[in-house]
Amino acid sequence: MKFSDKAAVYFIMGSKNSGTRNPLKVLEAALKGGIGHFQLREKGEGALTGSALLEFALACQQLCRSYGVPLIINDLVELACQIDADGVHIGQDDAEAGQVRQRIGKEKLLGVSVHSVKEAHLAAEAGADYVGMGPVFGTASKADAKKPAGVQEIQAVATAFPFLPIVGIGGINPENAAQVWRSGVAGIAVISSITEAHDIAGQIAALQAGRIEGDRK
Ligand SMILES: Nc1nc(C(F)(F)F)ncc1COP(=O)(O)OP(=O)(O)O
Ligand SMILES: [Mg+2]
Repeated sequence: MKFSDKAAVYFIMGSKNSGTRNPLKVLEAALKGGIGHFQLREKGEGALTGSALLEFALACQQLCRSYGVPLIINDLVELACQIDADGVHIGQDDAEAGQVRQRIGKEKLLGVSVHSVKEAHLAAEAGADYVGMGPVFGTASKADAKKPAGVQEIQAVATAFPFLPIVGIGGINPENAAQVWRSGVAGIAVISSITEAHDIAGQIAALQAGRIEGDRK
């Protein structure tokens, strides 16, 4: 499976990111709204573990499969293998990309977080299908996020590796998405921009509208 940038909004959520709403209802609304990828990122205060996590992951997988949207598991490579997820996302402090590629096989999607051209080169060498780059803006969704980096490094990686899909992440919303699209990303990843939206389909359309605008260089 290759990283497709056809529907380029990449939704990321854990069971505790949906406020008072049922996370599976939020996920279904996002799938209906046209997200291109879903990443289950179960971490932080009150994160599910063990059989509760397995059950939740399978429920997310069932929804994603019914909409033909790849399910990516963040960090938890063994959970991804256990449920035959479509891929895994790892950061610089997680398992080593080359070993993860070996563990999941060549058909699964492998995403790697990178912050520089050098890290992007290593990730591509290790077999990454896409790289996540950010935080572009300030974010409240990741407690240990680095300081906002803007789009400069994204532009450098897009220039150095024009065929390596880049996903921008960190504080992206309809107001600032066009700037990220213009930087050369294949997709934009969001958590709270969708989990906090009243009209999820409308929010996804607004995030994508930025893409059309951004393409009008
Ligand atoms: N989870 C992510 N997904 C993406 C994606 F490209 F998919 F948008 N990019 C970056 C990250 C951040 O990954 P990481 O640095 O390991 O931190 P955490 O495990 O806390 O998310
Ligand atoms: Mg990680």
